[in-house]
Amino acid sequence: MYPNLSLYINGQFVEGRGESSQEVRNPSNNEVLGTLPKANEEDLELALQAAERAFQSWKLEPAIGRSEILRKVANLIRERAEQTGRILTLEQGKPIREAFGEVMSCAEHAEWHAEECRRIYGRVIPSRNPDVQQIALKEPIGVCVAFSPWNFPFSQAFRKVVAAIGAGCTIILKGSSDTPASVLLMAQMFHDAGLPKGVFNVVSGDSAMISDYLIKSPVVRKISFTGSTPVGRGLASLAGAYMKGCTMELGGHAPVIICDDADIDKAVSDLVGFKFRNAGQICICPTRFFVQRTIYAEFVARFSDKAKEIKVGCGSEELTMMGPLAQSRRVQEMASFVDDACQKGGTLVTGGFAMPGDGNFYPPTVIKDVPEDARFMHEEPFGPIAGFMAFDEIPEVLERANRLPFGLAAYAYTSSVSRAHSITNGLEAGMVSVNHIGLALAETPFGGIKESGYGREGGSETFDGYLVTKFVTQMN
Ligand SMILES: NC(=O)C1=CN([C@@H]2O[C@H](COP(=O)(O)OP(=O)(O)OC[C@H]3O[C@@H](n4cnc5c(N)ncnc54)[C@H](OP(=O)(O)O)[C@@H]3O)[C@@H](O)[C@H]2O)C=CC1
Ligand SMILES: O=C(O)CCCCC(=O)O
Repeated sequence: MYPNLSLYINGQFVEGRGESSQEVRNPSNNEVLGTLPKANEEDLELALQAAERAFQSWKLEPAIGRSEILRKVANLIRERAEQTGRILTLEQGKPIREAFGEVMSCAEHAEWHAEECRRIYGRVIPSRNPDVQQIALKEPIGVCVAFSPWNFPFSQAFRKVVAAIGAGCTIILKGSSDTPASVLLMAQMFHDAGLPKGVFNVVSGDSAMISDYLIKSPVVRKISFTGSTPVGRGLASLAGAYMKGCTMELGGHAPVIICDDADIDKAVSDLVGFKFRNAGQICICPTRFFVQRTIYAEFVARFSDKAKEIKVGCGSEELTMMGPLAQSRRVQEMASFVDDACQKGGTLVTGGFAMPGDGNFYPPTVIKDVPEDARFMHEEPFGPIAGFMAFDEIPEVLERANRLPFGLAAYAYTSSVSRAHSITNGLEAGMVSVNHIGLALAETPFGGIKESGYGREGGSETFDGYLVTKFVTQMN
């Protein structure tokens, strides 16, 4: 059922002119699923020309027309969600239920953008002279280039595509080489919804070569990237050198503050579910768990007991609760985080070993009393490891939570309104969720501060990075 892999340029699914290709593997057993063509410079040039040509007409398409296409895509997503989810699971590994949920969430993103794009308003600015009219217009920025990751291969790419297309821009997307089918299935949906050729293009291959070529092209006006902070820093520097706008959704290392007055049952249930979703490969994944000392031992025990109940296995099997890691290199990374934390004084409570077999399986892992100098406490683990530390007072824990250069998501559990207030005010993060997990909805802004990046996807901010303001002053 895994589809043939191709590029999508100027409304056509094509093999590309590049001579090389790479294998795509199923992370549950490391068997080859397909062969991905690698675009060469000629392919990229064709994509650039297609996107530039298409921009000349798409920028004139009325909002109602853009909105209709996005609504049709929402319908196609719902119709095809099961098949799309199954393919996503094959290439990424996550349980089928999660893959289905990821795809279905994009129908909401399509509808949100379909609605919001009809509200891209300019404004009339009162002038100093009755014969002068002053208007600030919002116009699409131009040809955009997006690089999306493998952890949410459908939804992360989708957010960029709908923001660009809804704003009246055209886009060239490069999905991850590990999970290329998801973005091609998405391209097929836009194609079938009647999106004019060249508005949305997909290329694949060597990330460094493709990003370098596209960002330097004078045709491109805007870059959007989701991935690690080191890669994002490089792309943002290049974009800066060529004066291109950027949205950067980069790494996180989310702190969770659990106070002694929290509803512990709810906190354990929410946090175990969210920590091990997508095997922890989520930039907003709760990672550093700070628990108030009086409930620390009880909380760690209850969290670990629940984590042990998670059934790890192939994502395509119905009973699986957590799938494999997306690549074998992630398994080695997990082992290295755990060894380092334990050598420096942390205590392994559960998990902490690579599971036998051909897949990239690593179990839910809990380490307690993780010392501040452990690598885990500085680098984004991006996997199924939860690290626990005790704290005493709110000001102290806020300082510890804010210590890292990341500032993406943060979480807190408390039944005290005044503590919740101090915590939400004190946390340095782009998103804070208190007493539940409530991030990444179509209608809410998603994004970070500090080295976690800049720009927002979703919410009423979603088009900001894809529009420019043109000021017009006209005397009668
Ligand atoms: N949502 C997020 O915030 C994500 C964060 N990460 C972070 O990255 C770490 C390592 O993951 P790993 O995959 O090994 O990391 P990489 O940084 O090598 O790759 C992450 C993603 O970025 C793409 N990429 C890499 N280099 C470039 C480039 N020069 N230009 C454009 N795109 C590029 C990759 O595409 P390709 O696979 O085709 O090379 C991939 O989709 C994780 O531990 C995590 O911290 C990773 C994925 C998502
Ligand atoms: O890790 C990321 O890149 C984004 C996380 C989005 C989570 C979600 O869609 O629920």
